[in-house]
Amino acid sequence: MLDGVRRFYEQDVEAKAEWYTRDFSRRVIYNSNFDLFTAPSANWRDTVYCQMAPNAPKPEELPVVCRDIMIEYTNQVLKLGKILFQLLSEAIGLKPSHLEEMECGEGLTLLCHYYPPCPQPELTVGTSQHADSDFLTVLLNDGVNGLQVLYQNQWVDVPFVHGALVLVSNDKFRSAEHRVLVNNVSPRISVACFFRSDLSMADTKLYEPIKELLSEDDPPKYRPTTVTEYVNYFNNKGLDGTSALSHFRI
Ligand SMILES: O=C(O)CCC(=O)C(=O)O
Ligand SMILES: [Fe+2]
Repeated sequence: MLDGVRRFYEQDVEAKAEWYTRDFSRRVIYNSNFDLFTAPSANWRDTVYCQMAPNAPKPEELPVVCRDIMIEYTNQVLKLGKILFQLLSEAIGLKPSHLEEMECGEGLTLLCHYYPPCPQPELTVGTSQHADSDFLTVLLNDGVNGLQVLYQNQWVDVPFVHGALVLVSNDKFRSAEHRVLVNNVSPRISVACFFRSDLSMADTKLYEPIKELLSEDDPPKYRPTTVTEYVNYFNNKGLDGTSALSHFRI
């Protein structure tokens, strides 16, 4: 998968230009900084976004240099997601199928990142501080350092990180605040697989703290919301270092 992403980014500018857009209704979106006009500063990163499930794209809708591997990789990550959602359900005392039945594992977006070497890495970051806007993230990277998580108010280097199920678990799962630094030696490639619904489909399903996890001592901490409302709020705010989740707190 990493080779496929590398093949995409190492094409000529003209070949990549075909995919460049800021129209977020397109199937494949290639651009730099989704939040260019809202975030306080730009990041040193390009990204290709593609919603791969539940409605699989037609192969010809995908860039030819990474088409086959995007389809194969998606199938494998969806299988892994099934197991992870079962384990996570059990981990908070729910029946194994609970999170899957809430359709947390049906939608999958691939975010294929490319961080070019930066001549002055101390003046920028590859990805600003944030927690992901999805249920769970499966993250793959090429081993070039840069990813950090915020742990007890200190930035700690990590090779990989998993995402979030905070709202529906009423804080039983906490998502990691993280960011990515850049370097002046080599590019860095990563692929974040976001489990979340397809925003282009009518999305009226409400997500709220799971009833079985609540009690008089543990009332809901978040108001109900849809995935679309949540992600629109997150995207319009951009990566400004503040929490999107706190907007939904009761
Ligand atoms: O590039 C990485 O390792 C992380 C990217 C990331 O945080 C994201 O896509 O949300
Ligand atoms: Fe992230």
